[in-house]
Amino acid sequence: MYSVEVQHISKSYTVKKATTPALKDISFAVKKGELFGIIGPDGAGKTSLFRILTTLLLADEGTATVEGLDVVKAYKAIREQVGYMPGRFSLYQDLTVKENLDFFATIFNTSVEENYDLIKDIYVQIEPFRDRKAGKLSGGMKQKLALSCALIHRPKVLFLDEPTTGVDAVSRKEFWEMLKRLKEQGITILVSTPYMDEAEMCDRVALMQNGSILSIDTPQQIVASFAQTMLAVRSASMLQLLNKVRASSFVENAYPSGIYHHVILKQQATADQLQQELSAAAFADLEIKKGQPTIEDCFMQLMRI
Ligand SMILES: Nc1ncnc2c1ncn2[C@@H]1O[C@H](COP(=O)(O)OP(=O)(O)OP(=O)(O)O)[C@@H](O)[C@H]1O
Repeated sequence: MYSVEVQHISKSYTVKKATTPALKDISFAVKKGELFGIIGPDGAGKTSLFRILTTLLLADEGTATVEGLDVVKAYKAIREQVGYMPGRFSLYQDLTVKENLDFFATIFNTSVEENYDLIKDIYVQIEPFRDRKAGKLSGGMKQKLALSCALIHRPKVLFLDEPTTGVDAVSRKEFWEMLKRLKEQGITILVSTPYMDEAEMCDRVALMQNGSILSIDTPQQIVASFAQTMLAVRSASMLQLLNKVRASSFVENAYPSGIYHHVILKQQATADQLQQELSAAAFADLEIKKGQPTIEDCFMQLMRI
């Protein structure tokens, strides 16, 4: 049984006669208890998809169910079963931490005490600031409060729209630890992120771009399906090196990645051929080695197809 099923969903926005397609014939399913990532850059369509699944936006075409309930016909029932943490800060800035939590509990006809066990792990970290106004919290603290509020009615499915955007690296790591613990409690989690490195924390991921899903699989399988030869190159003059490899007839694609440039060779080309070409150009401190593709490399390749 699936927790979320999406079939042929499309959505466009029309502003002053200009139409922007946000979702183009999207289909996928998320299993119960799965931690499912939707990875894609700004404008990929992640927010539109989450708003449709949380019954806040109507699709133009297609159908979707959450916990077996249709997002259009059974929107009221779905709202009781899902928790939604929107991308932009969703809390009441002028209410304190405690007041925000009480407010969200009250609108769902429950109390903080009744569900304390579920949020305890997260809430203890913000409890020392319980009387501080939400608007005066740090980014990481706001994020923890927003997650506590999204959980306060014990949802079966949690939708988190870019929860780690603008949050420091330590808080990001802590956040993913929290998500793993929530998953262990049987909650299905859909989380969107523009950060490729977060993909490996998910059971499965959908890579999205321009309203389409490019690939859906486990992060391990996505990386394993990378079929081409990838090299990592560097030298004392990185810009000239990048221009040189991009101009090479052996190279399909090249882009900066950390302290190296990642270079994807054309199907018939070999590492030796590129090595000879670069050696002839006499780059100082030239280093060429076989690269280990990451999800980001897979995404870069898929975007080109
Ligand atoms: N209310 C709207 N009116 C007009 N265009 C919109 C509206 N909402 C989204 N769009 C456009 O639809 C496309 C998908 O946007 P969406 O917000 O769903 O993507 P996203 O992946 O969440 O990106 P972001 O992180 O930038 O919000 C973008 O081109 C965006 O400009």
